[in-house]
Amino acid sequence: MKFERIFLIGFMCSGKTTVGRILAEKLQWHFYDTDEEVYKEEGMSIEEIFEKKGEEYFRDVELRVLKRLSLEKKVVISTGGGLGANQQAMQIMKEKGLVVWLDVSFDNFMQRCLGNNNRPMLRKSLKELKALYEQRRQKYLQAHIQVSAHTAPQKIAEKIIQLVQDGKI
Ligand SMILES: Nc1ncnc2c1ncn2[C@@H]1O[C@H](COP(=O)(O)OP(=O)(O)O)[C@@H](O)[C@H]1O
Ligand SMILES: O=C(O)C1=C[C@@H](OP(=O)(O)O)[C@@H](O)[C@H](O)C1
Ligand SMILES: [Mg+2]
Repeated sequence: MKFERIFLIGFMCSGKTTVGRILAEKLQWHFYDTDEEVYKEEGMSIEEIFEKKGEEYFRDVELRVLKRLSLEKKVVISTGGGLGANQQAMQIMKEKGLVVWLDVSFDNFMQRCLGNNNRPMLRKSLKELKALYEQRRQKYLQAHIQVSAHTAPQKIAEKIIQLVQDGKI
């Protein structure tokens, strides 16, 4: 494996957290989720952070967390959906490792995320979410590889390993 780190990016509910954990297990690498680290650092759920400190504060913390995790080796890092859309974060991830975009359709995102209460961004209207989805896709496109999020998480993890091992990237 020529990479020391794999970053998973993509829209909410594309499966970054689920696939990242499986991928790390398969590679016997350490697994981190930026949201989990933010929670540990702040001692507050993401919902609470948005409510009490605001979105901008959350964005600062998640970027700081990403910078810290990017110094570790043999790690799979699942990011929150906003990080792949942040230019500074994208630059760091591309420099430090392999950036994999889990590409989920808007309909699948809706189905998977429906009824979820711990994602404050889901309070937006359907129109706003569609606009955010389209806007972020343009940023996610900068990833090294794009993988469909529409098969089973195990298969997605295997696909990523296969792509790397085949030397396609
Ligand atoms: N490949 C998949 N197929 C079907 N459901 C999935 C898949 N990946 C994740 N999910 C489901 O979608 C929801 C969001 O997954 P999660 O890993 O938290 O996504 P993310 O971290 O990208 O927001 C969870 O309920 C999870 O079980
Ligand atoms: O897309 C976003 O702006 C967010 C995505 C969430 O992570 P997931 O992408 O893992 O759901 C979490 O970081 C926060 O609720 C904000
Ligand atoms: Mg997640």
